[in-house]
Amino acid sequence: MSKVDGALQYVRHFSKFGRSFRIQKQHPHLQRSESVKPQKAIPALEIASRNLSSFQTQLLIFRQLFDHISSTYTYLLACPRTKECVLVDPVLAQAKRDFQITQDLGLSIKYSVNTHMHADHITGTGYLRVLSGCKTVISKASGADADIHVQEDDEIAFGTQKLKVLSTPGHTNGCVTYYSPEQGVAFTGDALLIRGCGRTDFQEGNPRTLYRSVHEKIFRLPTATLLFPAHDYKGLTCTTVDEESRLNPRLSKTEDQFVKIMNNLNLDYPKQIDRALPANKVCGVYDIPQNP
Ligand SMILES: N[C@@H](CCC(=O)N[C@@H](CSS)C(=O)NCC(=O)O)C(=O)O
Ligand SMILES: [Fe+2]
Repeated sequence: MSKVDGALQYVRHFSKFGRSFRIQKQHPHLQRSESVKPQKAIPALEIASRNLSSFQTQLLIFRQLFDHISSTYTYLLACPRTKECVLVDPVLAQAKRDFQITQDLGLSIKYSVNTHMHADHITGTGYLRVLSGCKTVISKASGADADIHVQEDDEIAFGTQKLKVLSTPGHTNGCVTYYSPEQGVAFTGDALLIRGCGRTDFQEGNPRTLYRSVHEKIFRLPTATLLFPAHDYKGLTCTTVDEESRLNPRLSKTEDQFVKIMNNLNLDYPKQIDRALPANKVCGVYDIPQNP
């Protein structure tokens, strides 16, 4: 069994993330489904507290996928009308799984996108490009290879939907957040984690830069904006601008306090960093399995 197939079986075994939900009433930024009676609608916050890992509306198909080895979230976003989709932060070990989901749903991958050059796992973008013919995307500031290099204010369009690029450096120089104003959701990568944030002790990390990115970009989004990170180590799935600006134990502090916290985290380096960084510099393509 190949490493990728092994990982796939592992994920199937734990696949609580594979279920599909049709929500009764969408997030306030979304259009209400025509088939839903208003009096039976579930308030958006209640939906958020139940399950946002998978939903479909008239405008968006959304799946939050998980890699247990690196605790990485990958996001599938698709336009139900045109069937175009994007994958945000795919993991090489799960690329076959992610491609299969797009096939099952009749979707065509337009872009596979990275929020930054990851240090803890090899990106699946290069392999998804081989499997699907999609274009790979990463920020220009990351210094990594990709078909498309993005920067502040660029837009990633798929079907009727788009993701706006916000430059949010500090964890790495090239970190970006992908934001959909229409859907009221943002994919923060490692800049902002749920009640945490990306470390700043390697890859040109800088706590002052990160603090300013979060406060000047992410915390200035509408307070109800749903934030989806690239990782969670405690089983949490999403948060909001309101929650994090009030409750984040690092980023709700002053900048000087934040710098002190970040300079004293004393975390072990990610286990895969030595193979992940060189691979991700070339979009993960150097480590493509020989017999996919
Ligand atoms: N134990 C994991 C690595 C955990 C880690 O360092 N996570 C990064 C995000 S991946 S670059 C991070 O920024 N963590 C912040 C924190 O406060 O934990 C492994 O060995 O892969
Ligand atoms: Fe990272």
